[in-house]
Amino acid sequence: MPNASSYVLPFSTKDNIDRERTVTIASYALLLFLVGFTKTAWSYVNGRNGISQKHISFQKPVWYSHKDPIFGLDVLWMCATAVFQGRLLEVTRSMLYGARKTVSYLFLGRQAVITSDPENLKAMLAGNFHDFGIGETRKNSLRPLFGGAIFNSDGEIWQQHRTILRPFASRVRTQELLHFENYFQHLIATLPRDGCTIDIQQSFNSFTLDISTAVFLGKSTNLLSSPSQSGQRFAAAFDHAQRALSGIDDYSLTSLVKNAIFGNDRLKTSLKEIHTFLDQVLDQCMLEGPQDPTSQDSFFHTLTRQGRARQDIKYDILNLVLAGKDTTAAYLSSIWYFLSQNPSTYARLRSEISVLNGQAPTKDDLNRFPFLSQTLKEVLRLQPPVAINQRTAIRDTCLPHGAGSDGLSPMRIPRGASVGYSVYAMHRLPEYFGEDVDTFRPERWESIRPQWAFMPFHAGPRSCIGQQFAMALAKYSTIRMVQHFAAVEDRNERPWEEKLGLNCSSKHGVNVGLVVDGERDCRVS
Ligand code: HEM
Repeated sequence: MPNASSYVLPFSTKDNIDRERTVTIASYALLLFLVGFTKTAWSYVNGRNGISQKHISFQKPVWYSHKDPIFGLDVLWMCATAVFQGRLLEVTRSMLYGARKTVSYLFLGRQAVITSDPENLKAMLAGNFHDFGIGETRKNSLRPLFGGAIFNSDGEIWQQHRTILRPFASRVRTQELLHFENYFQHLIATLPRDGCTIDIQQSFNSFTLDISTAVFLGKSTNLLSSPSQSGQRFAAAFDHAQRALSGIDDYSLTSLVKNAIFGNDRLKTSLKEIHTFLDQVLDQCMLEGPQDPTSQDSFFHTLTRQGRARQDIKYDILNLVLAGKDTTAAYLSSIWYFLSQNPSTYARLRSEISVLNGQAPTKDDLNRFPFLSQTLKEVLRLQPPVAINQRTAIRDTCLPHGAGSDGLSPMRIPRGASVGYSVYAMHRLPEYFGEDVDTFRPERWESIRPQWAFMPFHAGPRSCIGQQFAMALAKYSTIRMVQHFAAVEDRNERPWEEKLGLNCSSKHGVNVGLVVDGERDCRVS
């Protein structure tokens, strides 16, 4: 991972930007006319985009020092290149480097903001929560898959979905632990015992889909044990639809042109596959009714009894599986990425967990191991699955920081403005985490209390409802894996590069070699 200090960029005030603008404005005039940005430029000059200087009583925001001070195409180009190179998180972190944790920049001529300031995140996600929404871009682009359910709605509709889903998503009872053990046994049966290299990210992708379909849909895809054809097709379609909708599917020029003209046929097929699979499972559930004690209070049956429409339940299930599956898979993969690189952490974990004598952990055991908790927090700090995110102001509002000569004065945020926030950059602020922020060092958690500066699941009214579930699964599977394997070796030939979609995972997988502990094989024969 490159060091942020190599990315120190100059910043200037709006006055400097104005001076540069006069120099370059002529060269852009023709381009402006040709590419149809006239309207944007006009509204920018007149302040119609809501950032008119005449209404501002706040101090000037801290501006990024653009090479293109009209449209800010330099930042667009920098970010587009960084996405291709798998370095967007470090590049945006470099925009926020130093004391300036909030920067305004031009996005096609409009003011946009990016922040990693805990005070600003606290305001957006909690204090001024009602001034911000998830934005039309997210709603429109994800609607084909998520519908208008919890992940993709605002206001009252979002609140209704959240109230319904929360009790299911947050519960961790004996039943869930039984699922964890069952699917862990399937996982371990597929992992090589001879130390040969395996991409464990792929295994965790199947593991978390098997578990979340079992828990929230009532029927597992069983990818790791006995996959049905329909389950495999569902998994592939699910994976493809997510990648296509989050814009990371296929960048080739032919596909882009073809999709723009004829629509994305493959995406349509994937969406159809997903709905066919869910419909089949729900039909079966309706016919059979609750079958055994563990499905008595299944998601589907409970909501059906409450009179909720089947179509709504289908989207609720999809949202839970979608929100939870890839984030958790990315998290488990990162855990094994860092463990493979830090043998001393692995040895200490094994020693801590050895008191269980190879037995499966109970619910109480999950909170018994301080070093395990510190290790898992450290992974979330360095590689948060939801690393970068965005909100849109739904009314004129402000953020505590981002203006004035030191960037610490309140900043006006006009209605419609987009505020991006980098949890990744915030998790690497030295004032909260120490000078060695880029180092994996779980022991730091013995003495730090970063509060709002550590937010892998966000916070406030819209925080993750699956946090307890995800943490329980991470602890459970880590304990079981550490009991099973004496050591884990790093087999990655290339450095970590991010793959950013709805969440952040490793572009080249997580390649490890697992060394079996013959004395404590916890596989069920
Ligand atoms: C390590 C794993 C996970 C991480 C890091 C994570 C993180 C997050 C974050 C940051 C958000 C807020 C997104 C936003 O508002 O834009 C979120 C929302 C959400 N998460 Fe998770 N999540 C994880 C696992 C799960 C699991 C396992 C489930 C399901 C059981 C789940 C269900 C949800 C749902 C339904 C939302 C939307 C909440 C709302 O909008 O009110 N997540 N998650």
